[in-house]
Amino acid sequence: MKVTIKPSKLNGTVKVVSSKSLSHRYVIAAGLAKGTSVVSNVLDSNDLSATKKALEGLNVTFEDEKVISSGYKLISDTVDCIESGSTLRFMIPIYMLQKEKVIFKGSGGLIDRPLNVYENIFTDKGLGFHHLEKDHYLPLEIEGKLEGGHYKVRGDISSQFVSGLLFALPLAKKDSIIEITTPLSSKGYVDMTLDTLTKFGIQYEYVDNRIFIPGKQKYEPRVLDVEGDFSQGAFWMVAGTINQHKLPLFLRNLDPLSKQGDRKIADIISKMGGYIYFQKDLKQFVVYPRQTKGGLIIDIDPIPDLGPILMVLAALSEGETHFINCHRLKIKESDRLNAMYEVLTKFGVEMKITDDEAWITGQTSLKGNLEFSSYNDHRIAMAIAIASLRADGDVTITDSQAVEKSYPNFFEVFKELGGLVDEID
Ligand SMILES: O=C(O)C1=C[C@@H](OP(=O)(O)O)[C@@H](O)[C@H](O)C1
Ligand SMILES: C=C(OP(=O)(O)O)C(=O)O
Repeated sequence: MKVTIKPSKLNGTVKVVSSKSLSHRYVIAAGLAKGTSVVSNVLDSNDLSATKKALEGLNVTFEDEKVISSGYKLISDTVDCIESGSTLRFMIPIYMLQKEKVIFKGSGGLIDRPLNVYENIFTDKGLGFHHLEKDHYLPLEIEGKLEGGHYKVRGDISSQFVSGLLFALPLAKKDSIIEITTPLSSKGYVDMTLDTLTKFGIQYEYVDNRIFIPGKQKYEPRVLDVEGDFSQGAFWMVAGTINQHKLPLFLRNLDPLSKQGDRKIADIISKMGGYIYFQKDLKQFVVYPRQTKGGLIIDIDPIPDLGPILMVLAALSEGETHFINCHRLKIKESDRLNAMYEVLTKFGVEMKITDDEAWITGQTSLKGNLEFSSYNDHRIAMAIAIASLRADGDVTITDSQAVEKSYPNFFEVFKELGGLVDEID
């Protein structure tokens, strides 16, 4: 699919889509709890379909909002994670709670996203972990049973390795320690996992860089609701800020006290001179258009998913904005640092990058009448769409269906707000 966006101004109210990260976590924990849980407002997207299918392979069934498990049992020996890093890295240790061989598959960029952290710790424990194609991480064959014990885990490649172990180890026979051997990147996501475990009755103790997890625990079925997604709300917050409409955007379904690390977006916009606040009585964020200022150093390490859209904001903020720890952006669905460099320089923006940093000098408008690739990356597609609000002409995005990974109706919402979008199949 391809979309062409004509110069548009957005106005109105968005009910922000459900959190991808919490949807993954709640259905996984519910799937590991014997009995019936009820999880409402689970995100309906490609990534969540992959996680649900992976759970079905362990004898979990889904009926509307019900997640039903009659006990952990392997019924499928293949798991297709499509392009979802969370599904892959969360489900590997969970499938390793039994001893049979299982093949993990994936597509797009996922086949090359790192799995070396698991490879090191599982081969150390004598478990099977074999890449079936020489130059790619996937397909992957795993074999052997995770028994608990002491796991030394690097935390600087992806927090998803820590989260995956955290889901599985409470069900292992023996007690475990996860020792995080480097500073933990994307820490907010591990906090979300720990919070989910607590909600489902799992015990652990987190002291310094070690998480102690008693074995032989049981997940308890629960009734829960998935809140809105700050990583996705961020696109609308930046849209509301850079928009040339006189009126604000109103964003509903976001909890300002959420555990999501990406709720930081509202503070960053404020620090850059934006005007955004939470209106308690109406439970909504209100975002007014403002000329924002650069001059900030933004550390991407804890908030990698905000990278692309913050770069768009920097491109339209006065002065220079400096981004650090950008290597984290290179191992997502695309190399997001390079992709944003190509996108913004094509829009006419002055941008410099190294392997780990970026400097963006803002300007008042962007070039138009341009065609961009989505890089098959949902966050790049959405960032280009929001940038188009300040382009001097039409903006076309090819492979725009990439948004189906996390926000299938993104362009419909864009249109409902007054965006002029033509879609071509
Ligand atoms: O645990 C999660 O839900 C996620 C963790 C982050 O990945 P990393 O830990 O690899 O940065 C984030 O980028 C991803 O979109 C979702
Ligand atoms: C990187 C992302 O997700 P995942 O790692 O689950 O593929 C993302 O949503 O931007």
